[in-house]
Amino acid sequence: MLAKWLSGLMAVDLPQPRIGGAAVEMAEVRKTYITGAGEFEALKGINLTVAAGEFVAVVGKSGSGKSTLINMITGIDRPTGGEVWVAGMPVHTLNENQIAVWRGRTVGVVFQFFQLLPTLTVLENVMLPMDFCSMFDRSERPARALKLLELVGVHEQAHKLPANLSGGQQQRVAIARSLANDPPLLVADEPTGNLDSRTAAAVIDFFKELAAGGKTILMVTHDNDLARRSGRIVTVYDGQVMSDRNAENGSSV
Ligand SMILES: Nc1ncnc2c1ncn2[C@@H]1O[C@H](COP(=O)(O)OP(=O)(O)OP(=O)(O)O)[C@@H](O)[C@H]1O
Repeated sequence: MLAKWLSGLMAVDLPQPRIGGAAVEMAEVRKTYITGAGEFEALKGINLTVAAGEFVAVVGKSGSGKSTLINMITGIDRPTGGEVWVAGMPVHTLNENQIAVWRGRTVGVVFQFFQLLPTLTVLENVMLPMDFCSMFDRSERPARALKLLELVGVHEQAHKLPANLSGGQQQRVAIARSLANDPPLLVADEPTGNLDSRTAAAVIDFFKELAAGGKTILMVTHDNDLARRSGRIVTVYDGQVMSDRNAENGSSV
């Protein structure tokens, strides 16, 4: 069943990306959820453009729409209206199979609760996106995974199961996994929410290095101190972008 689904994905065609697009472009993005109590508008016309190599922190009160916003970018959820372009790809037009293939190749996703597969070793977890997308030669994948684990400082744990690692180590593994296919865009939803402040700061420093190397990083956080260490702070309030500022000097973007 899984093999059939995967071989189906291999045959998926993606549209040609538009040349010269920004890393992320959201235009008038709306999201309405249908709930038992009626319609709820979680995003009310988001406009946001992010250039390649930017490190953007998305902040705002609980329920303001931060996760919904970034889920539009990863294609985890679909907009009700508006357009979402990622590196020239019209994500809002892709079907489910196209999104799965496109995301696997283009976006690294990091979650608060790590979401490592408990029955696979750390190394196997990092190899998974490469296997899933048939990226890199099969024989190269273990060495590449090990290199990524070394980059985040947990290579000595490569043959352990995730449960035998600390929370900080597990998040490092999740970050290594998100980089497996060398995606240009990394999207992290509260990646430091379960980490102590020192480990959280180390994760932010690593994100800064990745951004300096040209990757685009979007990170949802509740922690204003960590947000200030990014390059740009987008504040979401009631489904809208309330402010968009340079993290260092506070000037409007
Ligand atoms: N699947 C859904 N169905 C109905 N309502 C939803 C759904 N997902 C989110 N919402 C609602 O949309 C609003 C925005 O949710 P979202 O998770 O994006 O907020 P958030 O800013 O990320 O919050 P938090 O910081 O608590 O994670 C909330 O009121 C939430 O209850």
